[in-house]
Amino acid sequence: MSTMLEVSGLSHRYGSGESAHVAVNELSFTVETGQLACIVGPSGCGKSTLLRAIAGLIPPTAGTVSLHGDRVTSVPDDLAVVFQDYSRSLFPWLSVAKNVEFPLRWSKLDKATRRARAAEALAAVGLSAAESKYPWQLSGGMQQRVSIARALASRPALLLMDEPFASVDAQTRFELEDLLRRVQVEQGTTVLLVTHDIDESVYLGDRVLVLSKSPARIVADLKVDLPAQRDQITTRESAEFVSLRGEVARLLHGPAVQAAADLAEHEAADAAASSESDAVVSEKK
Ligand SMILES: Nc1ncnc2c1ncn2[C@@H]1O[C@H](COP(=O)(O)OP(=O)(O)OP(=O)(O)O)[C@@H](O)[C@H]1O
Repeated sequence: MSTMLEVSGLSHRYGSGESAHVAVNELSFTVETGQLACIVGPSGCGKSTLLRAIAGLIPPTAGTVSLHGDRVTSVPDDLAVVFQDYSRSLFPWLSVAKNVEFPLRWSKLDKATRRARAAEALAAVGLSAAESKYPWQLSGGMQQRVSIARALASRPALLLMDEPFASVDAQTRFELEDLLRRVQVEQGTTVLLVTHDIDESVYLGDRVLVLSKSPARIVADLKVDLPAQRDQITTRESAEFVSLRGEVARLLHGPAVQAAADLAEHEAADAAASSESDAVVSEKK
């Protein structure tokens, strides 16, 4: 297996001086090609910041991100992101098919190929019949399926998903989780998905990275040894699933997370103090 994503010593600090806030602190991990890796962490720990830095939407304060070996300095062409808020990510004045096709306008594909790609992506998420409808004519779950189709249409090397199912009801969430796993297995897409839901991270992932409280650090990197074919009832009842979700819950709510957060906070404070004293020294010079 080759490495698709490499995150090395990644830190991100918002602001400077006394109001500075270190959201992510020296994170390093890789995601292999074709893997579905989940990141789970407490609310406010820095998950979205991490995804934004990986996507090239914000420059990290320190560290690097590489996608198939290329350093990320702006949003890569072969990267797609699905956000939690589908209602703000779809254009209400464009049909479903046009929404899915929209980002392909910037590709070198001709019109017919763009249309075919959009139709194929909509078929993969079971929405072929809705292609001429408008987003506001669809349920929340269907709108999020359109967002997923739009991301898949560009055949991204890496699909980043930030709490993609957090805004839909529980039944739709289960359906969308199964849809994502099916499409990911069929198309071999590499996915990095952020969630605060422990069960979702275990059900979806080939791997679960557990983050500490803010500033985010990796507390554990767990392999999910569940069969590739998963089922919302039997998988969630299985001994392996129950044991793994217990392990993630203990990690998230136990002393390891607090200890990692305390350590990260100390290191971040030390780093801020040393950069301030460097600034004073250079000012004196
Ligand atoms: N633009 C910003 N400016 C300053 N601070 C920010 C900014 N964005 C996020 N933060 C702070 O950084 C920390 C991490 O935020 P982030 O949104 O990355 O966490 P999260 O784990 O995704 O949160 P949640 O689970 O609630 O969505 C929080 O304390 C947040 O207040």
